[in-house]
Amino acid sequence: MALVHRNVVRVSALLARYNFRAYSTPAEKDIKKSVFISQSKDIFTNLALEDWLYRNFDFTNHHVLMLWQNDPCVVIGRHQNPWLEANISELTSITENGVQLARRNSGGGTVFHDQGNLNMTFFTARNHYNRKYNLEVIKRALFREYGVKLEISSREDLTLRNCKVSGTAAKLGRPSAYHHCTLLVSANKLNLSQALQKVDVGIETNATKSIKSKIINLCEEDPKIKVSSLYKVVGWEYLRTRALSIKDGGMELANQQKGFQMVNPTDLWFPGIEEIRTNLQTWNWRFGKTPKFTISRSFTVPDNLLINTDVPDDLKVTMIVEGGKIMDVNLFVPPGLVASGFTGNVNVITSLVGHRFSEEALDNLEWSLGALISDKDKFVTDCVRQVMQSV
Ligand SMILES: Nc1ncnc2c1ncn2[C@@H]1O[C@H](COP(=O)(O)OC(=O)CCCC[C@@H]2CCSS2)[C@@H](O)[C@H]1O
Repeated sequence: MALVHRNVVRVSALLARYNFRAYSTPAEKDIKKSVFISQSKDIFTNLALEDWLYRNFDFTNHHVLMLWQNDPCVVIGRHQNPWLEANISELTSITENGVQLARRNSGGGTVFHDQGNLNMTFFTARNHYNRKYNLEVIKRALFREYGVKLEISSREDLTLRNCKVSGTAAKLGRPSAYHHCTLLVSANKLNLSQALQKVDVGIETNATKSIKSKIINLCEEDPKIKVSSLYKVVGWEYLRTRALSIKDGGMELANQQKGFQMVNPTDLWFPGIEEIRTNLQTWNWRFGKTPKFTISRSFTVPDNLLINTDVPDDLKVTMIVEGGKIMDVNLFVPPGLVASGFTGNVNVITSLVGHRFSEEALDNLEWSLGALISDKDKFVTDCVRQVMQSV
């Protein structure tokens, strides 16, 4: 709350220069519209800009469409599990400079961005929030300029030839809200599928799961469609579409002042944005925010470690991970292994507890084992290691 007040005072003077109004009075009836074009291609900066505007800008009488692009990244929803949604261990090698992993503030599933993907954020006051209206703007823009007919699916994806071209998510607060969506224009589909590829790693969780769809790029329909042209095409369609007003309980057409604005997301323009960006980049936000989950794997114990080979011989390792950290590790040891004298290496298990669920925890595990381990302990250790390595 303190942040809001501090920033509003400092920013209002700055915005006045560009004909923006911070926290305009409720008496004003007209709704202005602006298109902000972010000059950054960095996912953390752009998510910080979105968050800054959401928290600090007054959208009561001024609606904003923010248009933005990113270098390659995977963007998971606020309540998702990155180890379940993204190919974490491969992200650094998929493209020359790697694919960033980011967690956004809105809910919903995981998407891939690169410079062949355009993002659009529609900011309004909460009582003006209308996803359908926004998607219709995009639909009309594509039809008017290129004659391309998009459909709005029941899930509010935009589709073309029954394939997805756009995914949607939203942040609804008070007094402001935003609806943001992607638009696949010429994204690298191979990188997209590699970045989101996941084999079943035995994770159980209540976290939001993504809904995989067959996707299509707009350029497959018409090679003339380029992200660089869409800034203007979508921007103008938004500005020419009359804002929805709720005056007198009905829909009213409001007056508008129109304009595009290049936005440079720095602390000078948006005091405090750097701090928001830093937080979005932390391990605590990206991984630590993951809803509680368990990861389990079963392993067949080799006959030479068992006394009785007639009974089931599966060893099961289950890790409980909360706040991205290993809270507990359970071993379910088959009777044949117990009978052979295995008691379990308690140190192996307890040394993992409290550590981040990552390769780091694996290193710690190996270190704590030391050089001398019995075959049975080694088998168990290998099983635990495989659980760690599978994500
Ligand atoms: N860029 C992009 N656009 C459209 N669809 C995509 C994209 N990347 C992946 N996918 C497909 O969507 C599903 C996930 O669908 P799902 O419906 O689960 O999730 C979404 O759509 C979320 C959209 C979030 C939009 C925000 C706007 C600005 S920051 S991110 C994925 O498995 C792929 O099949």
